Amino acid sequence: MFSTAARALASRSLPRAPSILPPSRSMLTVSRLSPSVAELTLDKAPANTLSLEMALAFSAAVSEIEADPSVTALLLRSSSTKIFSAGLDISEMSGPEPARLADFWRAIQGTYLSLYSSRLATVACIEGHAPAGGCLLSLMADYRIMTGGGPRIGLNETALGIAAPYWLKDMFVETVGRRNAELALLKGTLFTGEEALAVGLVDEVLPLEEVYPRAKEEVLKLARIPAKGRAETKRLLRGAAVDELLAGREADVAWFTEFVLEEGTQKGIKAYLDSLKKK
Ligand SMILES: CCCCCCCC/C=C/C=C/CC(=O)SCCNC(=O)CCNC(=O)[C@H](O)C(C)(C)COP(=O)(O)OP(=O)(O)OC[C@H]1O[C@@H](n2cnc3c(N)ncnc32)[C@H](O)[C@@H]1OP(=O)(O)O
Repeated sequence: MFSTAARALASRSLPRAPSILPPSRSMLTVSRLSPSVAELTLDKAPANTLSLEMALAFSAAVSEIEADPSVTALLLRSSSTKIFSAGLDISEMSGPEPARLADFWRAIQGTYLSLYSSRLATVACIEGHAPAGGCLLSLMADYRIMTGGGPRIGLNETALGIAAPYWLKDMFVETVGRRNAELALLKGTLFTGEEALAVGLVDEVLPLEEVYPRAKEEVLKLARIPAKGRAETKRLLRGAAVDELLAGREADVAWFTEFVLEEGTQKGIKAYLDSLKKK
């Protein structure tokens, strides 16, 4: 677990405006795989996109799971075997109301701060597609297991005419290495499971029917690693990145909102959203 001060700062910066709906749990389910292992299932049809409400619900669920000292590990999965998460809800960025857009980005930052800095051992069970923000969710976990063959994973922001924020880019670079990250980010590459394994973006690739059983096996194994040593090791590995975002959180919100509100970006976002709907 990261410093109390850092956590307090993180939660104080989350949206509190009365216009924001309270986190809805209908988009997520939390269950237990064992007394010490929780399972968090994304359950927002059709594509588990990260809207403002979904992002708030996600962080709240992670915080609630963490607050139970008997829980030492978390499995993250989707209720759909076709889509893990299609990433940010693009409609949040199309013709947005500026205050909501800023709250949306704070909530997206909050998903990162909650899971990447979690004291829990975390495994992502990626049975379906995980583009952009879907890849972000999985990168925040400690271990990733993905289906081979069909589904794609990666950061395709460049192909959409936008850029991944620095904290997401940094997590990607840390995971796949500088050169692999440059090649993938500049092209907006979406990898198959096998390609993702080759660059180190995921840790295992299996046929669909074996992904969830194996993810359960792994998370139950990780849950047995002494919790204190693991939490401190994670803090040593990730603390600087988390602290950097905490210190520059509002500057990052300003960067995001300015870029998204630009006329050219708006045209691109609208065209992309229309193309998704026409598919
Ligand atoms: C100087 C530079 C500054 C830069 C600052 C800008 C910073 C911006 C940073 C942002 C980072 C952004 C990261 C993101 O996450 S952006 C979102 C990227 N996501 C995608 O590109 C994925 C889009 N979706 C798909 O490719 C497919 O849906 C797929 C996941 C492959 C699944 O395909 P399929 O099974 O065929 O399902 P459908 O395409 O039919 O989708 C079902 C319905 O869901 C809607 N949908 C899908 N994805 C999204 C989305 N991301 N947002 C909103 N809605 C989405 C889709 O339209 C379908 O809806 P409907 O049933 O009504 O037709």
